[in-house]
Amino acid sequence: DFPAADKAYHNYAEMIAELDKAVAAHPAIIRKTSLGKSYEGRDLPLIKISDNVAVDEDEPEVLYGAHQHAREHLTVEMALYLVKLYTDGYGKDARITKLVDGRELWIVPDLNPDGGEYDVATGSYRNWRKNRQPNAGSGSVGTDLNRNWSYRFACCGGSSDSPSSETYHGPSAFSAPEIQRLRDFVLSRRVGGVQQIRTSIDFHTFSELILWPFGYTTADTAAGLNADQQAVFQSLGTRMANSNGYTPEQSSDLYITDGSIIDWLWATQGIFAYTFEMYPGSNPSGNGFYPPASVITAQTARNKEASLQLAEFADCVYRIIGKQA
Ligand SMILES: NS(=O)(=O)N[C@@H](CCC(=O)O)C(=O)O
Ligand SMILES: [Ca+2]
Ligand SMILES: [Ca+2]
Ligand SMILES: [Zn+2]
Repeated sequence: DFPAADKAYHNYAEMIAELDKAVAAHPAIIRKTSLGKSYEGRDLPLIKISDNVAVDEDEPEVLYGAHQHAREHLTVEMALYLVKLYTDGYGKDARITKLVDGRELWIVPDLNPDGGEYDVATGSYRNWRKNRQPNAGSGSVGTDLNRNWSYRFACCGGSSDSPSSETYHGPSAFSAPEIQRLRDFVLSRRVGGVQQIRTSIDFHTFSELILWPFGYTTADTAAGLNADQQAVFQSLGTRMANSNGYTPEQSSDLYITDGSIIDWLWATQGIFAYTFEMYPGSNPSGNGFYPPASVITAQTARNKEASLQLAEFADCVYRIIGKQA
């Protein structure tokens, strides 16, 4: 479990219990199902929040993801914050109510439960990043889930071929069961060949950044990402950054990544997908991946406005540059 000082962070069982509490309290607007199982067999919970939640309605869909990287525990807290924001606010806050009535909000609070549990299993942090899947022919365990997506997989030096590396992309695209499960869910949201999910945030830590595609190339535009689309990404990214004080930039301005989730969500599904790197902004005296539990409340609420904006623009993201799709 987490070190005693950090007990306010939710371990896997506590996270599941928190989700069950929200479902029990607001059954009309929130439903918990499952993406399937992690490598070690843990359930990967999937949350849907909407009016008439059991019905697939013709409403723009939004995906919030968290915890691809094990040591980035603050992202699980961010997901739990969003569950509470959208359920506790329903019927009380007009803006929240409008979104829950007019959107279908999907939240994946923990894509890497095996890695997260491993990171805290001894009661002191292991600085673990990857999943816990063994690698054939190697003593090194784990795939970097955010390098295992298939778009431009291992193309451009944005990941490692070595199983011992923190950015090991895995033996092949979609080799990680956790990524297969999230891929399958996103593909299941194609209705009549049209992807229903319009916008997405994948939460990470740290550095206080808002990142948009592409990560595989430094070019601002490329095949499958034209000038208008780049302008939309930049405009919405900048607007969200103005609300939380993060720095908005293209993913590759940070460093080249290949096989990342946002490149796949955009290039194959047309989803306006962002990576949020949360608090802290830079490496403090300690380890930036393990901020004290005392910051959880402020650093999750800090992304309220940006998270709402992402959902509000999901009806037509091009509005933000004054155009239609
Ligand atoms: N959270 S993190 O691993 O430090 N940074 C992310 C950045 C992701 C991206 O550039 O889209 C990554 O390298 O996967
Ligand atoms: Ca609905
Ligand atoms: Ca729908
Ligand atoms: Zn990360």
